[in-house]
Amino acid sequence: MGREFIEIFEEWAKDYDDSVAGQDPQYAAVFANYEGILNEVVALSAGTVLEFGVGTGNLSEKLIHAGLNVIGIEPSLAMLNIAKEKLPELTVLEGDFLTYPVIDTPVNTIVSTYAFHHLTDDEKLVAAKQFSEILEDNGRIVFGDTMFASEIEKQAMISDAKEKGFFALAEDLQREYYPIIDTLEDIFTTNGFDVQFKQMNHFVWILTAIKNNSVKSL
Ligand SMILES: C[S@@+](CC[C@H](N)C(=O)[O-])C[C@H]1O[C@@H](n2cnc3c(N)ncnc32)[C@H](O)[C@@H]1O
Repeated sequence: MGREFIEIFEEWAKDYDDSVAGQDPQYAAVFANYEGILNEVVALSAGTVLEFGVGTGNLSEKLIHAGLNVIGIEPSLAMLNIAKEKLPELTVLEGDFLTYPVIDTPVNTIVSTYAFHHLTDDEKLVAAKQFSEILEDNGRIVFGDTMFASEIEKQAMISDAKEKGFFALAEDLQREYYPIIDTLEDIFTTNGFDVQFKQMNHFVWILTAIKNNSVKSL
């Protein structure tokens, strides 16, 4: 259920904060403006926030400092342990986008950064339906992640990575389920959300999906 990449994160956890700081040249463009991306997600969040794929807790930390009530979900125990060590006050539960403990608090915002692409498009559709069910009326989803304006642009970015000798990045872009923006728009509008996108760097956009309760049939 979208957990096929967890081994990568078990390995990456100890160096992950170096990568987001731009120290891995292959991922420098992906993590360009990382702090600004997290800050934008925080600025769009309100109330009780459910965060998926907390990783080492960098977004969680900013959400907590903004005075928000955060419940984190993370499938990699190596990542989860670092987040807990950094933020003993954070509630972080073992789970993933599709399978997680029952949340018995009303949720106003669902956030995630650099993680939703671990679900296939079919799984993203299932997840969007579940998000709609757990969000309060007028609740919202705010996701920052790599996505592409078109399949042509995605293929061009993969070719560009190969030309630069960034073979790990090129492989990652082909291995995981980085979506096309129109596909994401369909997934969320189908499940009763109004959707907007904002580009934050060459790879990452922020998707904001506000629940409007008009669920359409496929
Ligand atoms: C690239 S890291 C991003 C961490 C953090 N959100 C950030 O912005 O720095 C991706 C995170 O998503 C988690 N992840 C992988 N598959 C997932 C899934 N199916 N559901 C939720 N989280 C997942 C990984 O374990 C990892 O912690």
